Amino acid sequence: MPVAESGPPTPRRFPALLRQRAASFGHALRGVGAALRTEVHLWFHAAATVAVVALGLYCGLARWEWVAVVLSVGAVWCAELVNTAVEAVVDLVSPQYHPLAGRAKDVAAGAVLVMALAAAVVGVVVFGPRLWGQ
Ligand SMILES: Nc1ncnc2c1ncn2[C@@H]1O[C@H](COP(=O)(O)OP(=O)(O)OP(=O)(O)O)[C@@H](O)[C@H]1O
Repeated sequence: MPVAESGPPTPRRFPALLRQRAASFGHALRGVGAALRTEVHLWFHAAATVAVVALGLYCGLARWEWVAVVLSVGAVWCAELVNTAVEAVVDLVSPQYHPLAGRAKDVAAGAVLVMALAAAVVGVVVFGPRLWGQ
């Protein structure tokens, strides 16, 4: 058990801070990699992301359109990763059936659904006129 320190925290040296930030970045990348290995949904998102970027390049999207598309794609990835994290924590703390565990998973899945629907609307608004005319 670590002994509680008294007084203000000593400011860490810059190289140590940089090393810590680099390590945190590595942990985050490891998290994305682990999710990609275990979640089939994410392979679908990866394929959809490649398709959307290719379509955007083909259509010659304007700058604001790229902003909307990139934010939408990123938000869906973000929601899916958080959903994966929630599922892992729920499975850890409640391997047996519990109504709250089920609710937590359902709500996390709902977040993905809401974001995916919003992204679909963005897709229709951005790509619709180009693919099907004004
Ligand atoms: N421990 C639990 N207690 C109660 N209900 C659960 C529990 N685990 C899962 N559920 C219910 O089963 C549903 C499916 O859970 P599951 O863990 O299979 O996720 P999933 O939606 O299949 O996602 P994925 O395919 O990414 O694993 C949940 O949304 C929830 O309603």
